[in-house]
Amino acid sequence: MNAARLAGQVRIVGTGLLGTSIGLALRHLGVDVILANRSPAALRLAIDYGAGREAAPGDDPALVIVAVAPDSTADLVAAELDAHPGALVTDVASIKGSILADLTARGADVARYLGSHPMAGRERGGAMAARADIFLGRPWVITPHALTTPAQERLIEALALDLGSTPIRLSPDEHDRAVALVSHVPQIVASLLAARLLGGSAAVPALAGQGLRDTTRIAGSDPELWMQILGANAAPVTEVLRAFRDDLDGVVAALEDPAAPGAPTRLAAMLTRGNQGVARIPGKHGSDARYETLVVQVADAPGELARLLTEIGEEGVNMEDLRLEHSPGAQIGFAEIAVVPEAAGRLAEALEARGWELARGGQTQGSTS
Ligand SMILES: NC(=O)c1ccc[n+]([C@@H]2O[C@H](COP(=O)([O-])OP(=O)(O)OC[C@H]3O[C@@H](n4cnc5c(N)ncnc54)[C@H](O)[C@@H]3O)[C@@H](O)[C@H]2O)c1
Ligand SMILES: O=C(O)C(=O)C[C@]1(C(=O)O)C=C[C@@H](O)C=C1
Repeated sequence: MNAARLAGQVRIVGTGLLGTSIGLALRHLGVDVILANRSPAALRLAIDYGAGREAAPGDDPALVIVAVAPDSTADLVAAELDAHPGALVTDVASIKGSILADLTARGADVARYLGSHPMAGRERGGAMAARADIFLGRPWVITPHALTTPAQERLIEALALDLGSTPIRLSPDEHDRAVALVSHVPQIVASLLAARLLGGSAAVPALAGQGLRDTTRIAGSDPELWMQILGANAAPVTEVLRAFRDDLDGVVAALEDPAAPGAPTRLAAMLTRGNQGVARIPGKHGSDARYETLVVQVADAPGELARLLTEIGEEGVNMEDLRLEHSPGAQIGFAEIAVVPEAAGRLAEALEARGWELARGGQTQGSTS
């Protein structure tokens, strides 16, 4: 068991996908985790999974994490601020500006509230989908406001680092504008694309190869959750969608007469800009479609990377490519190991059996995230 940076008890309110995953990860580090849920059955399930324990008299959490639907987040944050006057309260909701505004408007003690948002999740909610490793190697946005202190920022940073994430600071509004582009519009585009599959013969979707699967996975997400997210971030999302619609109109116009002067150039420019855009996603530049990438957590200690490479060799797997990512401020890094797809599953199992922690991210073999 590794030592946690976080000290003291951590209380998690909401034991669905996020709350249970955070609880599992913190319990692995030996943190005393108190769980709460309005549904007794959901609470029992998360406790049974080992994500924490029930609240007890005398509990005194240093940190409260609210992990409920966006619409209920401000209510629960306000209630937890009242119930735990010695605690810092954070939340993990996918939108940040409207929650801070709501808390401020109702006169909550926002001096002890610091919002955050792990850029990690799955298209399925609930404790049954929870996994301790969904945060490994992912950004964790911390959204300080005018009353936030450096000590409070360090506490949420410690939470992010304990879970293997990379903390990133943005104001609540900067966060909301950024996630409109990198998370909220992708959800809409995936949903619209997947919806095109409706109505026709079932033989057509049956032809799906990896391209459609890659671009529509998140279309399986919970509509109720996403109604709340999109409603709370409507203006930044609309701005990105308008630009997207202009681009789409340009493609349609070019394809209406693909041989017309200028049309081939417009199509080529659209595809090339896509190449350039995807290369800007960290961990995606230089990615080679022929290989699967395993993301392995490597302690920042002498000889650790060499040991990993030696053990990959001992498993008889040829490493096709290697990239290293360092988590700022963390005593860990991430080695992205590219291998042929046939070897990826076997190598992942072998490395886990040898005690290595693998991120189950979008690029990892067997990933569902
Ligand atoms: N799903 C993702 O991929 C993802 C990723 C990052 C952040 N988030 C954010 O995390 C939050 C939780 O999402 P999730 O996917 O874990 O949802 P979820 O539906 O899996 O879990 C929410 C849990 O909160 C409980 N709950 C609701 N109201 C409650 C109350 N009043 N008191 C106590 N418990 C209550 C529910 O019973 C449920 O167990 C959301 O705000 C979401 O925007 C989600
Ligand atoms: O990968 C998924 O399935 C997600 O749900 C991830 C994702 C994202 O868009 O990156 C979705 C919404 C959350 O607010 C954060 C993470």
